[in-house]
Amino acid sequence: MLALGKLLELTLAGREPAEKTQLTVEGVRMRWLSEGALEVRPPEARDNGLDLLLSAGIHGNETAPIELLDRLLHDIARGDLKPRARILFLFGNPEAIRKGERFIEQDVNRLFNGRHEQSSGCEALRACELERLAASFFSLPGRQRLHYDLHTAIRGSKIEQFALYPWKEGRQHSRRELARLRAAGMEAVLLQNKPSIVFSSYTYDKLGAESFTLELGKARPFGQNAGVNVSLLENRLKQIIEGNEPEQAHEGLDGLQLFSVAREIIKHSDAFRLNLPADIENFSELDMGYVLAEDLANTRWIIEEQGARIIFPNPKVKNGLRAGILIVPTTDDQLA
Ligand SMILES: O=C(O)CCC(=O)N[C@@H](CCC(=O)O)C(=O)O
Ligand SMILES: [Zn+2]
Repeated sequence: MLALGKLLELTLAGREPAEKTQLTVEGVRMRWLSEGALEVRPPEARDNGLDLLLSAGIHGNETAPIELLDRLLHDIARGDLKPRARILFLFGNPEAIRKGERFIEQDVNRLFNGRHEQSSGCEALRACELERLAASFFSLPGRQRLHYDLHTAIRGSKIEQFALYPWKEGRQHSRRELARLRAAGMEAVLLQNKPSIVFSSYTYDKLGAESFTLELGKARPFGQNAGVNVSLLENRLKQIIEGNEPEQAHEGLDGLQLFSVAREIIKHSDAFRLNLPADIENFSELDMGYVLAEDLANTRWIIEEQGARIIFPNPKVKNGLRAGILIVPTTDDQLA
């Protein structure tokens, strides 16, 4: 296998490769761009015009998605997977991956869309670099742009695999992309309805990609991901990479559950209290009238929405950040 196929090994060791560019026997060019960043380019005659950004390890302890990208890269470097798409592989937070931590000083996935400019430290620098790498990758005109930012969650979930679809004023969510996600094993999609500071929102809003955060199961250390079944996603990614994806009907979305954001729960102070058991699962339903959270100055978050559920509850986030998302079921009426 070509040495550049071992991007994960290089990243874990904090090493730069001696050779920055390598060609497979099929003429696929692999180019190391920076720590945890590698571009794959098919020969011109085979290029089908898709630019695919695959990122993982934005949170360093979410290893199943990192292992998935590692397998795809190995397959490409061995010549077993023959790309027709141009691909950018990114391991988001190398220092946190080496330490097996969600982040070192601050969450990289709260530093996009300009937020890194108001901050400092290794994660702010990395968010800036990731924006630059993504912007440069998605700068070629006339090509399709697709970004999957792969994650696993802190807690268990009543719906194991789901996507978050960013929002931009005047842009409609795509039914075709949702059908593609369904075929990739996603059981639900959260349709966002306001701007955000996560990586997928940056590539959606600023770079015109179809972009998604994908949640694939529960976060575990390297080598302990047998419980995270990514086989449907892995198959679909291989088909997207090789340009032989079966065209799927996208009228009914095949049971894909759709949700929208009712409210984001923001932690404003150290007095913030979240009234949920520590082991509550994502997508747990909350009864009307339930006092979900309390904060300074008698602020109370009371459930007023029929069918409300909670995802990503986390009272330990820094003040000013999202400590959970209240979601409600929605329909497919607004899809393009
Ligand atoms: O389990 C959790 O609480 C967080 C899992 C995770 O890292 N999720 C992403 C979602 C990004 C998005 O909103 O699109 C995150 O919180 O950064
Ligand atoms: Zn994550």
